Amino acid sequence: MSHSVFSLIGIWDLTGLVALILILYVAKFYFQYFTRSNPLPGPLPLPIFGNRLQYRGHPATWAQKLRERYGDMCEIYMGSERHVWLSRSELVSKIFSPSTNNNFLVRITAREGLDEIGVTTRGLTFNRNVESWMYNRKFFNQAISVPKFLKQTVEKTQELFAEMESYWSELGHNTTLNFSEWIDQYIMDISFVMITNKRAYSFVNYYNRISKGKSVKYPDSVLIESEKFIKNVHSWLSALQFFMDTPKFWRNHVTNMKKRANWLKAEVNRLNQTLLDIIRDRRQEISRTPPDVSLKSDFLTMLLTINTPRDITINIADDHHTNPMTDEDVCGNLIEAVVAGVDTTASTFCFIIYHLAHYPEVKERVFREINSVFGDLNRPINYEDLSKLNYCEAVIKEVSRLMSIVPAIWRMAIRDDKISHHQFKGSTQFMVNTYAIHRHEADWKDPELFNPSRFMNDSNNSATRIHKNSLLIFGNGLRMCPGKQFAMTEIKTLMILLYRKYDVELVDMDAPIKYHYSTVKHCDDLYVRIKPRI
Ligand code: HEM
Repeated sequence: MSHSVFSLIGIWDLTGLVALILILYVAKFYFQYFTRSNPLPGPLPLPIFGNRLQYRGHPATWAQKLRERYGDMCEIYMGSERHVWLSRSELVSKIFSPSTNNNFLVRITAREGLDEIGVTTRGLTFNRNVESWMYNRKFFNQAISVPKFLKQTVEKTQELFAEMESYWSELGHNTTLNFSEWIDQYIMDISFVMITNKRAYSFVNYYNRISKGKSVKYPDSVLIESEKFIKNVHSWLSALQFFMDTPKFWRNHVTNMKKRANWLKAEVNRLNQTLLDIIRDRRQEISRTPPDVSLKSDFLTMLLTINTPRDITINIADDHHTNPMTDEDVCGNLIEAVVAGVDTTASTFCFIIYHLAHYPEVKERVFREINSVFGDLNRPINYEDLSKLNYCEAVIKEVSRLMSIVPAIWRMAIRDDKISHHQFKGSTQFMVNTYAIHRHEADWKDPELFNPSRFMNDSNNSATRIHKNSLLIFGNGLRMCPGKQFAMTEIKTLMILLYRKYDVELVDMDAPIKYHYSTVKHCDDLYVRIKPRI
């Protein structure tokens, strides 16, 4: 039958028919594109791919080019989905409004890939259910920023630094260290211990690997388990990226993609199971602890005791949020607390090291400020000390402004809305172009200049005041980063620990800063020598 159809139509007729269908499809695509409602400037999309092929895995460079060519508000297409990029502080005021009626409380449009790995109905970052997000957010936010937790962060940062210092000293002060790798592992350790009150032994494993035979005091079995755990956390992050970007058809039908999808899903399940086991053990520990013995104040214990008779988070719950958290709720929050804070905090710190090495006058001022607060090198650091480090804070802000660790912040319009006279349909995906906003001439004098002093200016002076929404290191509004204070506490404490005793020299002062983008900008291969200052 098919043979007779072929012979009737003829091979050339068939080719012609396919070509005609393609031409009609392309014509229809561009007709719809050129007659679309409320058009914005932007690069011409291709059918099926949209502008995806122009994106080369470097969001900040791309975003900056888009702004230069198409202005402060433009549109691109990822496949068939329209993304509106906003590159000026005054355009994002609705998005970051602190009102609970904010129309941009959802981060991302519906993606079945993210549904498949279970991140759109729990936790925070990709949770699309506003009720569930609010419930989790309330507890996450407060547990991670209560003074008790932040004070303990200062203590743990010091304790673990002392251990890391002992490994550096074993290696010798003339040894070249890949600082970005050390700091990645170290921040992972701090985060894990603060979130779960358990060690991850991440930098211990790293030291074991690079020191070739100089052993450490921990049993092998513990270190092997920890190594597996850290790898599992990294594959969870890869799963996020993969399931967000890879269409269902490819995941289900292209052999290699299918294999990868199955492997990543198994990794996601494994991490969930490991954390659920930790949660179950901690629940038992809490129930075994007599009422007159106080519980630990780590993030996990706080989440588990909310709205229970052992609640250690006084004043967190309210009349609308009266349920204790289920193991699944807690698990979703734990994963995010571990993964969202490691690359961001570690890379910020590495970029600080790089900038201070290149700006000796800024480093001198950092030394002077630290010396003035800590005459005694060995005095333990208190949480209260951190508020005295105004210049160090200005350095953190200025480095973060220029480096824009999170180069774009995703938010979605829930209902139809208007931004600057443009009407948008509900479910439009917005991208806040932090990289361009951090360098916009309208808000920043000499935007390309590294000048921490711009943050030391009098905030009452309108000429030097930092404009609203022009600095979005941690985002803004109700969905801004809940880990801001935790991250700032870690970074400031680490700055003091390092610079009050050491000077950090770059091995190659001519090498440009190296980084790649995963979910955020990640600093790579920062080779340094750490020399005692006195
Ligand atoms: C220097 C370090 C950090 C930077 C630069 C950073 C930056 C950001 C930014 C820009 C956002 C998006 C905010 C918005 O949409 O307005 C965000 C969200 C988030 N961050 Fe961070 N972050 C850092 C550290 C941390 C830490 C330490 C944690 C947790 C322990 C954390 C947990 C989260 C979570 C859970 C979200 C999603 C919040 C939501 O959707 O409600 N971050 N962060």
